[in-house]
Amino acid sequence: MHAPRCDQTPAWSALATHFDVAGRAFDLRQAFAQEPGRAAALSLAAPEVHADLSKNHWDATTRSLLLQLARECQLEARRAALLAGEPVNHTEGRAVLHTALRAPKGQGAFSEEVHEVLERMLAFVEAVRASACEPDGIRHIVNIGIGGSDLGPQMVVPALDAWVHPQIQCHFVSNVDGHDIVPVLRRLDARRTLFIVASKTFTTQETMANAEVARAWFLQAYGEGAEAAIGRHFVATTTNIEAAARFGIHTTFGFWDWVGGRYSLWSAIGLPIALAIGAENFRALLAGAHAMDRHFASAPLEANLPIQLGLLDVWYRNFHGYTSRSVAPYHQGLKRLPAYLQQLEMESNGKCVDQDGAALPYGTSPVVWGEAGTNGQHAYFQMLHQGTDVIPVEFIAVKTPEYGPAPLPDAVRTGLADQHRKLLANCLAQSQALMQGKATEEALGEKAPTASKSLGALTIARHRTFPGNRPSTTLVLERLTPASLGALIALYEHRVWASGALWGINSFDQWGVELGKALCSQLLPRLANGDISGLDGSTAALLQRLRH
Ligand SMILES: O=P(O)(O)OC[C@H]1O[C@H](O)[C@H](O)[C@@H](O)[C@@H]1O
Repeated sequence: MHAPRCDQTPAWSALATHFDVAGRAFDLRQAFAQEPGRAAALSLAAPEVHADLSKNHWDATTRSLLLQLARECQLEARRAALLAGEPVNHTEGRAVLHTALRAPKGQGAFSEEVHEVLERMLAFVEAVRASACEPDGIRHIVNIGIGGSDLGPQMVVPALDAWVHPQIQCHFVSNVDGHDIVPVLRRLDARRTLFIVASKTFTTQETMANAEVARAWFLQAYGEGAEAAIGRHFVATTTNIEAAARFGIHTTFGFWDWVGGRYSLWSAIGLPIALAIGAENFRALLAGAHAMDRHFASAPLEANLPIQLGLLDVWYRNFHGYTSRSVAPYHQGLKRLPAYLQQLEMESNGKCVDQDGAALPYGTSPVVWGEAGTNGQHAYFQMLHQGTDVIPVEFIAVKTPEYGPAPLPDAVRTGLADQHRKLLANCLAQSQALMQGKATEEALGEKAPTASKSLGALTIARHRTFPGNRPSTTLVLERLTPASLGALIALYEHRVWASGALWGINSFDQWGVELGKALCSQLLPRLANGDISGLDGSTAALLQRLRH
């Protein structure tokens, strides 16, 4: 489908004018003073996720022009094409159907294949989990994979810690650096370990290298009968079942080329998640994502949370010129969410040509970064509050904590309840502080710290001034459960699609990672033989310095 490119629509020009007239000078404090109903009007409910979009730099005109932009870019027809399985990943000639992975049986594309693998995988999961309490059962799961074959499970397993089997420990090995796998191997008991070699292509250098090392370690650590035991202790999740078989792995859970790596945690790539939280909870994760899919597919544009977030992303990136967005989950379990979102968003939308390959005259993916909330506060929030760049922040708050089934003493429970209130107060305070700021006059009225008095009151007050008017979004979950996490992740997936579709790029390929891989293959033998012929001066000198 060839829709008009965003910058060639009337809405784009109208947004540019609107930005000059009102957008640039927009002030959140004034907006709240003038619109008593602003918070309610700019709050959106989607399955499992409540979103407060009111602390953002937009007014009614911005929102109506953004909706016009969505219509002129034919977003609804393109959403239909995506969900219908048209080959929207046109540079690879592939459909993009991760939504089919979480559709109930009998619904969605490829339902038979999807549910055949899912059921086989979940039966395997339950057998492994049942063995965990037996003397020789599996207790350690080692997922060997990278990128989309790592970041999803690595993010979800700690997020759902309260649901994780008490006897099962999950480890994640991704980096080709041996410093990743060695500390994991050191803590394993070969007889109680299941290795999952996770790779869509089963050719990825890092994963294959780690899998070889894991096998070599296993053969030695297991002792007698190791060769025969490999089949029980190594499984693969891949679209390349033949390559896995050549590696010697015969228990394989497959998926398909219409599942992008960074969209694959719902497929067999989710095996470590399912092993950790069990079949029923894995199904709940899928169901939560499916509920968000339905919202995405059917809610009108103005009430469609992923689409509204995508529109806001375009407004910020292309009109305000904000180049990054910080994610601040106020839940320690979500500490890997920023890393997961980096791949999801930056690998999807970090593109500089349109569908036809023409260079884009406007910016695309922002830099996405962040840390678990309060930890970030004590590190880089200084820059968010007083730095020279405006960086929209996305706060994620979870109303009710979930510490798992193990009973806790009363005194601990009381302490934890108090901690949770502190956590939420911090979250609210940060978005409030970003918006409110502090005027120099206000700072002048405060008692300055004694040690600084020699500098003069005004100087100190200027250092203690906060510009304010800094935008943020707050997403609220009632609880962080398999279902709500599924919905949250699907929300992000669809939001990335929405901004990518508005920008007119292919969000589903990743050619940008290929050049480095090719050059690495050429440099690899040179590191051994020292040949620097034809290399640029810097690479040649560094190679010589790094060679043994
Ligand atoms: O799953 P694999 O085929 O091993 O790929 C792992 C990762 O590596 C690639 O280079 C891509 O950048 C990622 O999108 C992918 O998820």
